[in-house]
Amino acid sequence: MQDIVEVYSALSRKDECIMNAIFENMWDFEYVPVHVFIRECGMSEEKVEGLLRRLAGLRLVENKYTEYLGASFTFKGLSVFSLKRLVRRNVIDMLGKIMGEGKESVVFNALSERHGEVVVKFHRVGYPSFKKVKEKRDYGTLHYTVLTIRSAKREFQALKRLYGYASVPRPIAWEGNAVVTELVDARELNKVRLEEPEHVLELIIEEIRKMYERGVVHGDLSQFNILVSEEGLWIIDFPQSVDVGDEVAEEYLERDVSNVITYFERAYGVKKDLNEVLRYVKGEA
Ligand SMILES: Nc1ncnc2c1ncn2[C@@H]1O[C@H](COP(=O)(O)OP(=O)(O)OP(=O)(O)O)[C@@H](O)[C@H]1O
Ligand SMILES: [Mg+2]
Ligand SMILES: [Mg+2]
Repeated sequence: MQDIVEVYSALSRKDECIMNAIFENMWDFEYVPVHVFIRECGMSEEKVEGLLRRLAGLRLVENKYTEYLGASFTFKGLSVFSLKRLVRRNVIDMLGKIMGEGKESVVFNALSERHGEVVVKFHRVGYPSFKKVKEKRDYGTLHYTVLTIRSAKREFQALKRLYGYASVPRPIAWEGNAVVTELVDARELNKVRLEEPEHVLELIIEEIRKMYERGVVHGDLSQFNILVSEEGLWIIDFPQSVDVGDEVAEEYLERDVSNVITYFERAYGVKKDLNEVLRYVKGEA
């Protein structure tokens, strides 16, 4: 992913047409067939095949022969495509450095004339990672691309719903698998030593309550998804969040609260009763 900017600059209009056609047609085809590119980009079969080979060489698409030749995005291809769209919309002007690379995302900082310093999170759901190329999970006939875009959309929607009510980074834009938010100057909870852990735990519980009141359960809350600074705290990382009322919402909520309580007990010896906190969060106490 480090070379994403270089790859990005090397794309021609014809490459872009191919990538556009993959994006537009991936809902119907796991691998978008050559004839679609021929039609949508007005190019000969040889030309299309040449471009697909070139894009595969850049690791932007994966080509597959079944009854026909077809192409789909790699994680990198989808990310470059989403980046193009963000730049075109003037959401960001320059991609910066990688801030973090996990199994389900790659996070960059970026500069935006309009929004200042921002964070671009490229979602990666289901794509076999560089470490586990062989491991292919069964997602039916939906390509990873579709699932990954869905995950980014879910995160953006949750942030939009919560911003202004609970303490989350300001959501700025969503394109493809990329979600842009404001950059928060804070560190992950597990990386700091708190001076007033009881107080911070109260603040976190308050955020969980506000999110619940707004109809959202985080679903992956832990010391890794809470950022803290002298100024306050922020909850991040929402792709797996669910609506209150969803069949797994209560289970997710209990796990979220339990993760937080367990962390504070282990790291600081601060104790809280799980059921009491759950009642408080749900407005029953
Ligand atoms: N708005 C932000 N401001 C500052 N840092 C951020 C922001 N968003 C994300 N980060 C940093 O990037 C890291 C990864 O972001 P996030 O938790 O959203 O992705 P992730 O899906 O958890 O990645 P992983 O696969 O590691 O679980 C965060 O732990 C945090 O350090
Ligand atoms: Mg995270
Ligand atoms: Mg995560």
